[in-house]
Amino acid sequence: MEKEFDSKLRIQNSASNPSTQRSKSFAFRAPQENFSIQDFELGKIYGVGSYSKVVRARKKDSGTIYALKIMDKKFITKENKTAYVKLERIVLDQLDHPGVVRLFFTFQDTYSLYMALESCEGGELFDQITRKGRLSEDEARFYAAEVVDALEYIHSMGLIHRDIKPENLLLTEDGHIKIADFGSVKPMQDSRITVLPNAASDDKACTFVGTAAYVPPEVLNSSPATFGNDLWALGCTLFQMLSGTSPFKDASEWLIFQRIIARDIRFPNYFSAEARDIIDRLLDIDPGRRPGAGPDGYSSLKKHPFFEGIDWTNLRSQTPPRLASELKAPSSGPDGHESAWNPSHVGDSSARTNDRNGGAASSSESGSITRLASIDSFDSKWKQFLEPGESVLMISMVKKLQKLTSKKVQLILTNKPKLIYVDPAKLVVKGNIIWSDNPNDLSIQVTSPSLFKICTPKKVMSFEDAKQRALQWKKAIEALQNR
Ligand SMILES: Nc1ncnc2c1ncn2[C@@H]1O[C@H](COP(=O)(O)OP(=O)(O)OP(=O)(O)O)[C@@H](O)[C@H]1O
Repeated sequence: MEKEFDSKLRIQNSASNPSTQRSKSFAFRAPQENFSIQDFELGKIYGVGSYSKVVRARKKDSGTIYALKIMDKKFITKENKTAYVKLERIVLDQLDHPGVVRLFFTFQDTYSLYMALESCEGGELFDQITRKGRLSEDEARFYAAEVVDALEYIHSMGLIHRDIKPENLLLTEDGHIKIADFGSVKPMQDSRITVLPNAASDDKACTFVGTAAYVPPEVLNSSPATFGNDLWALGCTLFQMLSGTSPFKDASEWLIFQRIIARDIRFPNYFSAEARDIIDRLLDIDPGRRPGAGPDGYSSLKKHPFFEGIDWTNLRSQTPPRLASELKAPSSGPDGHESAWNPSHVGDSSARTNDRNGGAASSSESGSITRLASIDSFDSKWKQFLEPGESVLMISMVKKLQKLTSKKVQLILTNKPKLIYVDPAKLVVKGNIIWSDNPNDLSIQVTSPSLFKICTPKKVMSFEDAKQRALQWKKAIEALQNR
């Protein structure tokens, strides 16, 4: 397996100058090391992607902390993700900007590939928006300016990120922005990035890349990718910072797309005229008219009155907004971070898993079951899983986590009571969790705002709700048990 992957992933090392563009041989800045997972002490899971897990890891000899992105080779091969993994590795290797997550080195073993990334201890901007409800205009201005600064660099390298959104804008411990997740990146024809032959991203103009709520209308119309795509997503992200939600939201992806195509934007009345204007311009239907995409480059964006007072040359030495801290789970891992992760299933390790289940976090969040029922994702297609008279109490698209892989499922709680999860593509029930009013037979453990476990005497199932409704799932199920 290792050899097979090596031949697919290894890019010839050479002594050639890395700045030589599009040369056949290539030297990585971030080297391919011979490390093993045993060289690291693993801490909490930062997050789970569609084909990876990112874990806080301390290198035992140097004490340096990294965010270790761990990818299962079998899964990547099976899902045809090799080209994406290669491209992300190659692109991150060549990017050098304080606003872009840095790749330090990579290594691999029989089962996994590892990328040692700069650790962004402040979490996702998405979490800051969620915790604060919405950001003040000063906070949003600061974060938006740092994103603009990093995007200007990324675009100047001839790259389109294609997945700008608050979940991919990470924060350092002191609160500066770093753009992450280059898994959807698209190098333009004249890119300054050396792209090796089979690492190039597919150029299927019709392929929808990115996240529904942030996708620009031209992508829905199958137009080729342009820098303007990221500027539209920046407009959506700024709207979300200021209001708490993305501008185009609805019960299903299809309805979201209808709103995007109709450019159905409703500005809250507390947005300043400057904020409204810059978002309005970034959300121009014509990608070439978005500030930052025109012939004058980024100057029209940076000079916009919304950014008045921003010191563009010294952004990184400015004091960032104060971070709102996370609800702490009661247990702590060995490094003082909760939910420490022991890699029994990673790489060549033989250690046993030591799952620490934190109890529920504080119950400050409000939300009755009836309100929860209306939260996103309700779509008529889920009705086929209901009996006459049965109604949905809570529903959301979550990731079902299994060892290193995860699968998107629609988790549905009904008033029957019934708790099922459905494969959203095949529309088949993948699991029916036997209901019990007895908490000894059915209980929910919340391990972080987005992670929770459904425990039954026979098995424990782990889920991740990207919208951080782990506690709401617990409350909804317990409220039904106590009805
Ligand atoms: N350098 C980092 N420092 C801290 N946390 C990180 C870092 N990189 C990623 N994460 C966290 O880990 C999560 C998973 O990241 P990953 O890049 O594997 O997947 P993703 O890009 O979010 O998902 P997908 O692959 O489905 O697009 C992210 O959502 C983020 O919260």
